[in-house]
Amino acid sequence: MQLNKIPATVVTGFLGSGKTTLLSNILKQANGKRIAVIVNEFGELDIDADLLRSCPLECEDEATPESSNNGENGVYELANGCICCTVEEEFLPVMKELVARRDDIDHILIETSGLALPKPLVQAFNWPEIKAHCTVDSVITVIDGPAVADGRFAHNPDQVEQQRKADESLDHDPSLQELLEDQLSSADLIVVSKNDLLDEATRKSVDNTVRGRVPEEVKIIHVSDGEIASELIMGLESATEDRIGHVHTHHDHHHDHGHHHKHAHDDFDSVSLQLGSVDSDKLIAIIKELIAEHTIFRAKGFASVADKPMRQVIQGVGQRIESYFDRLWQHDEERSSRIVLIGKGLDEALLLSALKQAEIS
Ligand SMILES: Nc1nc2c(ncn2[C@@H]2O[C@H](COP(=O)(O)OP(=O)(O)OP(=O)(O)O)[C@@H](O)[C@H]2O)c(=O)[nH]1
Repeated sequence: MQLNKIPATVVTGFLGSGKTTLLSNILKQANGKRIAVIVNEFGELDIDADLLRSCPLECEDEATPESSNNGENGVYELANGCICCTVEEEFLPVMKELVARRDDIDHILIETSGLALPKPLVQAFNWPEIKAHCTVDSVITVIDGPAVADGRFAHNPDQVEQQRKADESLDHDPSLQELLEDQLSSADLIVVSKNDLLDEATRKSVDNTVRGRVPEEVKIIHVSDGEIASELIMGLESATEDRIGHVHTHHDHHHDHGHHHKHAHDDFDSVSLQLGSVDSDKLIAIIKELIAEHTIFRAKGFASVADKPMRQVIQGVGQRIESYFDRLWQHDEERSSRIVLIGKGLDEALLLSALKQAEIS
């Protein structure tokens, strides 16, 4: 029996940065390599897992994309929330299951939620049950190029400041900048996504922002639509768990106060809204308005568009909204629209009543 450890790649990065897009491209290149995927989402819908599961994995043919059973098509979902807070309850059991199946697995890909800190997750690889069988091949931090260029993280904290003033209990909340820095500080490799949306000058300024926050030896790669050769991402043999103890993050001290355990995502809200069939144009227009009026970082979901046999995927990051039809609605599936909004200070009832105006009665 082989005693090599199973390599695990941890993909981290803010909401909407392009983690799922990157992963689905890597899965398409699997080429017989048996890859188990662990997905953790902050919102209440398993949208990423659903999208990844419908990726054609050549090595598996019996999978039905509709089933949400864990392990289906090699995709494991962790309960929603945040992987860094549920390492013991959620992550460890899944890892044990994968270790038990180790002869069937060549590589593990882990997509953390956009608000997760990679450090606690990487530290879990030093637990004896995991350490004996798995190693962190690398931590890849996906950076949303246009969002960083717009100053959403590093230069333009106005929105966050307003939010702080509005609620004094947020005094000790880490800003988006801290989240960016913490996701960067654990990285073995940085992927700046959405390269297609960056011109030369903007790309340089993004690189400068990133460079100032990572050690020199950490490479920065620019990627469009997740298109990258999997060899550049897998097999890096970084053994990140060996150095993670020395990585300093903004959130380290919080874990020392037993009674006041503050996490990066404590002041983020996620609301999950269900609608019937909708007028798609109207729905998208309303989401755009809501994003303009509220602090919403991410909108995503599926729409049941009246008269269309296919399900529509809606993806909103900042002001940009994309939509496409991904598959037919199944006969045994309830047609409905489900949208997750993630942001700060969100009023669920208000958002729902706004979105309901897109419903076709
Ligand atoms: N133009 C462009 N859009 C991209 C690129 N990569 C991702 N996107 C789009 O950005 C949106 C978010 O991408 P995802 O891959 O879902 O991002 P994520 O990091 O998984 O998002 P969360 O699940 O919120 O953490 C989608 O609409 C993608 O199509 C890119 O390179 N170029």
